Amino acid sequence: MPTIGTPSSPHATRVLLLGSGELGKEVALELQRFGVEVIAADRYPNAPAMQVAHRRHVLDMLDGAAVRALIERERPDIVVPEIEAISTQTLVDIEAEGNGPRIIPTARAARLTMDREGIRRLAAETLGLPTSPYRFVDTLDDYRDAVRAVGLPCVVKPVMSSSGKGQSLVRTDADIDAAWEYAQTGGRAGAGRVIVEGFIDFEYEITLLTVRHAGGTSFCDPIGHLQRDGDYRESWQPQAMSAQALRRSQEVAQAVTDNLGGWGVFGVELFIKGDQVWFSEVSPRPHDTGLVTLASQDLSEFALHARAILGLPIPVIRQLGPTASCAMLATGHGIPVFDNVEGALQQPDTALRLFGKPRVEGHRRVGVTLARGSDIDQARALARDAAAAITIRLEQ
Ligand SMILES: Nc1ncnc2c1ncn2[C@@H]1O[C@H](COP(=O)(O)OP(=O)(O)OP(=O)(O)O)[C@@H](O)[C@H]1O
Ligand SMILES: NCC(=O)N[C@@H]1O[C@H](COP(=O)([O-])[O-])[C@@H](O)[C@H]1O
Ligand SMILES: [Mg+2]
Repeated sequence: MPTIGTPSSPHATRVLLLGSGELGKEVALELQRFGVEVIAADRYPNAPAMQVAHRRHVLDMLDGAAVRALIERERPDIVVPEIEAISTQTLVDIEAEGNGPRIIPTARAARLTMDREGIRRLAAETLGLPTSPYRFVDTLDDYRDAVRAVGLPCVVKPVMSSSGKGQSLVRTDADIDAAWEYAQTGGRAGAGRVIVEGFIDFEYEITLLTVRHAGGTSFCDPIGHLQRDGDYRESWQPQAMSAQALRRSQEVAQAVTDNLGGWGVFGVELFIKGDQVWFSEVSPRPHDTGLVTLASQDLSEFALHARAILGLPIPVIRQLGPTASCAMLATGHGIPVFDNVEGALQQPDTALRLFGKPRVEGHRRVGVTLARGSDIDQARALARDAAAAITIRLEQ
């Protein structure tokens, strides 16, 4: 294994990020702190992580030949998938060929989780974990049958999407065809297969950040979150839970992450009602709701990911008290410009990340506020107020 500490030298450890959004930017910063050589790639120029990397590349990450050519050119030691919309089959092939880079956490984990079908069948059918009822369909006719079989309300999603893109809640018959249409146009990889999921009437939902590292598996305190239109708006840590629900959540997370294997952070998404726990999905990488850990833990999920993938010890994760995050969304078309940033930082224990995304087309998350409080309600109010203080203009 090459050494860390001396980037851009023959002794450097080189890490290639496939995906360079806000989550990758924080991972890149943590790797930079260890003197790792960071190469950032994404589908568009000047993506957030590219702004803090040694080198950057723009490519269609769903194009297997392009991904392979990039890996052959850069010869990274480690490849870190940052988004699900990449040619994971190429990563599986490269891993199988041997002598290539280590894929985080494993090529199989990236492959299975890129596609809702892979991870859902693994969790429900192979591991026997409780999930919502579901059907996968490819045609409008099969889709209508699936909605009838699963029943209303149900949730419809493209198999490859994230942040709620292409996702609809179908409440009545009148919503059925529009949800199909949106799933065909709103995903991250064009038209195709769709999952129809029964609606789980949960009390609250959590992300259980689970870290597989050289010393074993560690859990962060549960993160509660609020989602709107399938996209996260607020998250907080810790989420209060019954001892039984927490134990069950950790068992589910352990089962899923043991199966996926490798080193790194996993965001295990769970629905909770009383002591009942349903598995929803898992990201084999830091999670957007885990942005709260930038203020709630001594080692954020990004610092944990960097340590884990480098094989470094994680002897303890210190929780710093009730903390919340509030996502800043921009809507419209243009270059985001932020007014009254100072208004967001008036209160003690409040922080801000502006991602540096170059443009907005439609809806896009462009920043996040963070706040610690005496309890979760106060932390959430502080984070919301901080986000509300900033005005985002979209300019040409
Ligand atoms: N079957 C379901 N029952 C109830 N709510 C659901 C169901 N599926 C999804 N949701 C709601 O929609 C949110 C987003 O769903 P999901 O996590 O599958 O989408 P996503 O696009 O993968 O989001 P992300 O990539 O941001 O995690 C969930 O966190 C939950 O609030
Ligand atoms: N829920 C998944 C998630 O939060 N992913 C994060 O959003 C970026 C894409 O943002 P964009 O769509 O604005 O380019 C991804 O690159 C990743 O950082
Ligand atoms: Mg999700």
